[in-house]
Amino acid sequence: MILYLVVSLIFFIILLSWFDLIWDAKNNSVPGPFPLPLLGNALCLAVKPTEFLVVLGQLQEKYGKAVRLHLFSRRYVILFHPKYIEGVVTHSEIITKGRSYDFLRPWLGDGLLTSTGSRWRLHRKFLTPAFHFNILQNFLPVFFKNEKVLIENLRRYADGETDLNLFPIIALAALDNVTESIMGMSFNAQRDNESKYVKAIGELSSIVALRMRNAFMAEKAIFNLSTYKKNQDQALSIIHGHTRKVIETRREELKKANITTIAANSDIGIKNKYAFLDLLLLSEVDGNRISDEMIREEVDTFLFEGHDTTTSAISFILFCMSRHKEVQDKVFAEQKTIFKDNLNRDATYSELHQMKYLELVIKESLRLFPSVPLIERKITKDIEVAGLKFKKKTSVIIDIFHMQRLPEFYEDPMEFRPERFESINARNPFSWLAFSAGPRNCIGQKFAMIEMKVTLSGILKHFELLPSNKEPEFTADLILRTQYGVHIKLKPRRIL
Ligand code: HEM
Repeated sequence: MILYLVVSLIFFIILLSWFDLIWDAKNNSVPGPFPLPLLGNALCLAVKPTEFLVVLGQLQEKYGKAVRLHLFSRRYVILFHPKYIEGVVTHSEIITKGRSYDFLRPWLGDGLLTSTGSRWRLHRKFLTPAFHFNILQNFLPVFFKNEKVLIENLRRYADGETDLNLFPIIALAALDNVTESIMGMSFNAQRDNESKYVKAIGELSSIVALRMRNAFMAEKAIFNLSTYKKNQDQALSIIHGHTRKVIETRREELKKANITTIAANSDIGIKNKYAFLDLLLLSEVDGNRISDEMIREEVDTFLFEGHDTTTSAISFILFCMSRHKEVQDKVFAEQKTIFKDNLNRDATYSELHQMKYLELVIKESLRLFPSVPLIERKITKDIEVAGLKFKKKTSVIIDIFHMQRLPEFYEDPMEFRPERFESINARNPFSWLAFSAGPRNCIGQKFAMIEMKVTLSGILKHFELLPSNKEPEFTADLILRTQYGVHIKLKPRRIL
């Protein structure tokens, strides 16, 4: 009898929660699949990592440019069209990041990427000057130095035959670029990829990626019991330890040199390899110095956000050029015009700006292969945006990947055609969101553009890029990655 009552009670609770889900789905202004008891629509997304983006594309085809889903009892809305996305990314009250960013918190704490509210506003304001072009110019020698090491590393594979997976090689160069410009010190990842620090960064990135894709590992209780948690703790202690040491050492140096304010450090911005760090160490927020732990969170944030994104971008740009010889030839012709007789020298800052066709290639590649394919925001109060009603606690996913392939904005969207960016007038500005837009857009986009131009120009001047037969299979976490890498072949150019 008791067993019968317990089973009936459980059945009744499941039924009630199911009616709740159905009611929620029916009363939502956004269409979507019918929810199952307990699971909601979780089964829709329980697919192999390489099928995840494909499923999102199918949902868009079936339900339209805004789709509602329930993952268990959590409510999600996925947006595919600029008419909705513009309203969300530019809304001053939709600035809180969604649940997927929580997996970064053990590493990045409340850094600029993950924080919200007043902490985010204050830090965004005082970090913005760190990306002024005066400061960015400091980083040029760093980018050129690392580009040369990268060329040497690539030369080993440049026989015109070998299928080369770009991702791991570019990742080390991007890591060197960002550690040296943000921390003012180099870990020489390209030469010493066995270093504990470099390995720890790789380990943490892959654990975060795993938790974003695997619904079980996403649950804290399950993750904490797994060996991944132990590995994460070890990697965190190495990375945080390094960052703290860098901060401590620089603080001591400033103290010895009796530099206590930004004004006193007349060097800031000009030939100061610690420009970013000094800004954090010497700035005051509401009359107080920023704590070392907050500085640590920002340094780790810029390091994370500044290396995986550019790795993905540079790898796909090279991949696109390897498959479009006519585009590659045009980029190379532009390089020859800029460098005249001496292709061996480094570009000046103004010459990097003259690389206009390369810029179109970068934009077109980021359209088809955006480094950040999906963005997530959490709705913190009931709100109406662009005719859609979002209830509090809804997670809004902005699908940049599919939005940038809409035929409505891009004729023959699957074709790689950099020239389409020559005239931006015809396009809706919110139909290209590789760096996002609005208050939470990418603070590092100018930094990224310069770094990408230096690296791509260097590679193009030294090598001809040839296509590989290996097709990339996309997987997506915070970054667009592939299951088995992004492959091309290389051949040395005779001209140098
Ligand atoms: C091709 C390279 C890059 C791409 C495509 C890219 C793209 C993006 C996107 C789409 C966002 C918005 C994320 C969101 O709303 O959740 C973002 C934010 C951010 N990016 Fe980038 N990024 C790139 C390079 C960089 C670099 C080099 C840095 C730093 C050196 C950087 C630092 C950041 C930071 C700190 C944020 C958070 C900004 C905030 O919330 O206020 N990014 N990036």
